[in-house]
Amino acid sequence: MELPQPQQQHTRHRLQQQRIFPLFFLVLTVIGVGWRLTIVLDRNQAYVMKFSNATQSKSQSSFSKATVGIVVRSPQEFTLLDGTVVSVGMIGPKIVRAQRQRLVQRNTGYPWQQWDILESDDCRNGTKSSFGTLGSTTPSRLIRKHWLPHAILIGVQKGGTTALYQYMDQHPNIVKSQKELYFLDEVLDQYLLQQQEEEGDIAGGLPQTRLRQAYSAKMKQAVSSVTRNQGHNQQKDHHTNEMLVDWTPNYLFESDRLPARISCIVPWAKLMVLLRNPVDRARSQYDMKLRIQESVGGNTRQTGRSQHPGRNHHHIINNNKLQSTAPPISFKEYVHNDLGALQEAGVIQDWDTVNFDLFFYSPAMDEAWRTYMNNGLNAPIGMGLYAIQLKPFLKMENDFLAIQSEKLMQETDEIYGQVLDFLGLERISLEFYPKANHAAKKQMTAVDEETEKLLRHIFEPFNRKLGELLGKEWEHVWEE
Ligand SMILES: Nc1ncnc2c1ncn2[C@@H]1O[C@H](COP(=O)(O)OS(=O)(=O)O)[C@@H](OP(=O)(O)O)[C@H]1O
Repeated sequence: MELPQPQQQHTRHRLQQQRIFPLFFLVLTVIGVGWRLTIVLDRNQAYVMKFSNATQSKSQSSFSKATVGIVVRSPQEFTLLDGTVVSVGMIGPKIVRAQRQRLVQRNTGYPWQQWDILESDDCRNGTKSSFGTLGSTTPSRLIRKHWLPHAILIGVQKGGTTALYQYMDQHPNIVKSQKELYFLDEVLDQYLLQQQEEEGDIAGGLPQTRLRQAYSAKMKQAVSSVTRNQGHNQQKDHHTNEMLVDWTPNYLFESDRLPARISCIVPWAKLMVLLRNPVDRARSQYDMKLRIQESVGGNTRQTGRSQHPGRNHHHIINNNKLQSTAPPISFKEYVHNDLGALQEAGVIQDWDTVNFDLFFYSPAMDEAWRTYMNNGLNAPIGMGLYAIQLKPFLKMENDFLAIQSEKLMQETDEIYGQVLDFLGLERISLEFYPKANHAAKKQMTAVDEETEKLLRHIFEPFNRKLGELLGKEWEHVWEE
């Protein structure tokens, strides 16, 4: 199937120039016995690469061939564009930090710490056994005393998260709390900006302790706003066997920065995600947009992610000030706008000429995704490219549970049990499992055949990756 042409034409050649051969400012190479360290400073970041003995000859030849096709952000095994695997270590971040900071600010105007609060020594060196200076020695004590979450539901928007949240809310060992805190993305962005205003340069990052305190304050608020309505103070009743969960389905979409934040602030957190057939998810998102639009009597827009310049918030807010009389766009247009942005950024290409499997694990994909994210659209397609968003979360060591939304709908009691098992809570069954946050059948947009076919075609290679990333159970998911 041929994809429609992107609105802004680009050739593959131009894409390669942009992402694979970005503009370099400086390349420094130090050669030692058995290793070679190269620091590359480009427009907005420094890539530090160390090639060890074992891979040196291979990587050197790849390096000279692929040169700047290598993008390194953190220590990892790394696949070059030609398929060579090299081991890459990020070394000496302190040395490059000052240059990087200057470059970032000069070239983009972005505040430095928005990128990498985790340059903070605490977090960079933080491990699962390092719990900062809050005075506790185990995560469970830390969580109980300081109201940090045991687990986080990271996604996906329109995946049935409200239903799961409501079922879990009825478990006696789950602390009742408000849904959708947006702490680890928007609230934290704002907090960092505010700290910067008050304290000046915080390029070195904030201590882990302060980040935890901020999260803790938000979680407490989330608990008390719910329990206040219920006439008792659950904060007092927070016992050993109770679990606190942050339910923010937007986090999955923030996959470029959320994993690092979680690793720094709540490294013990168990992560859960509900994934729904992305075609249905896109339609559901569109219907929600229409409902909000109707309820405010006009058009909705997404807020600019003002605290993170260049990127927009990806949740739709219902704000009367945002009213406009513009007629709603059709689902088809909604989808095509996003497709144009994905093509322009290079996330979606012609897979007959570009090898999808190679591209998927290459730095070019990460770079294309970052470009797309910074354009911040409604993302009906982007949010459904689960494999891209999952990759960074799955690199973490955290316990991870992926649930198929359709199964939650059809085998609710069993899936509920599996979630409880995952969290280490006693299995119970509820009398009823009502649907939540659902569109009335007659209000659901009828997706035309052509758009549905297009969406299926777009999602197919990305869905195929889920088997590789999440295991056998996800092979052939949502295939006809
Ligand atoms: N039990 C259960 N299992 C699976 N899916 C369910 C369930 N209950 C509701 N739903 C459907 O989930 C859609 C809303 O998803 P969310 O609650 O995650 O939306 S939101 O992101 O919080 O706005 C919404 O989809 P649409 O109705 O297609 O819009 C709901 O119908």
